Amino acid sequence: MILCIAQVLPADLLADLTRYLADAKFVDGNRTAGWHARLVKANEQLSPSDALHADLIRRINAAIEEHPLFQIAARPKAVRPVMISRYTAGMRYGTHVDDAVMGGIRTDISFTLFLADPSSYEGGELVMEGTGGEQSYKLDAGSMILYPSGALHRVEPVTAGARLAAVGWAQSMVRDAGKREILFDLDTARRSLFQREGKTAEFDLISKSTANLMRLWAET
Ligand SMILES: O=C(O)CCC(=O)C(=O)O
Ligand SMILES: [Fe+2]
Repeated sequence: MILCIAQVLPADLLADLTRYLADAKFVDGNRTAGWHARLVKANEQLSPSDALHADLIRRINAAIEEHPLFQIAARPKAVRPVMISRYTAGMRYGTHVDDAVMGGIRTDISFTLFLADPSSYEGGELVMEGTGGEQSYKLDAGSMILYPSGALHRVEPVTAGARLAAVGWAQSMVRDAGKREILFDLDTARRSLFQREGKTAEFDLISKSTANLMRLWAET
């Protein structure tokens, strides 16, 4: 399942981040790529430098992890601290699959949180390469896409301006993507039923099934 979530970052955090990134130090992103991704990765990454950087990363991770849609779509067990990347003219990240294990966690879900206004740069779409064709994404600043870490994907070349993004990975309590989607659908349905009709007997039954499927499937 691919899911786009609008406005994950609060406006004050996006403003602090934009100010910080305007004159922050970026380094060659090739350093953190696996051996085959290194052949196609041409971008820059924010170099961890000061306490302010650590605080911004902590605030971004908190905003992502507290988001209710992230919670029900990812069912996170562990989330890596995000990496901030920048692509200026000529940079891109060609077709690759993400490493299966990073920093001691299994990567089930990858995510990109877009940080630059889409009208401020040309190109830089994130393209998901499925067996049924390609789908490309260029989201508003502060919005995020979640996608399965096992899927081939690429970032199209940037031809003008600068694409800024925070990228990260999560291990889910529910390893199987199909099972996560069943839980997501049931949880979404029960919340909408609750909005419309309150705590009905049907709501209680769907809640019971959702919780009991979690008991069957969750690795904690
Ligand atoms: O910046 C993006 O949208 C994705 C980056 C990416 O694919 C990666 O870091 O593995
Ligand atoms: Fe990737």
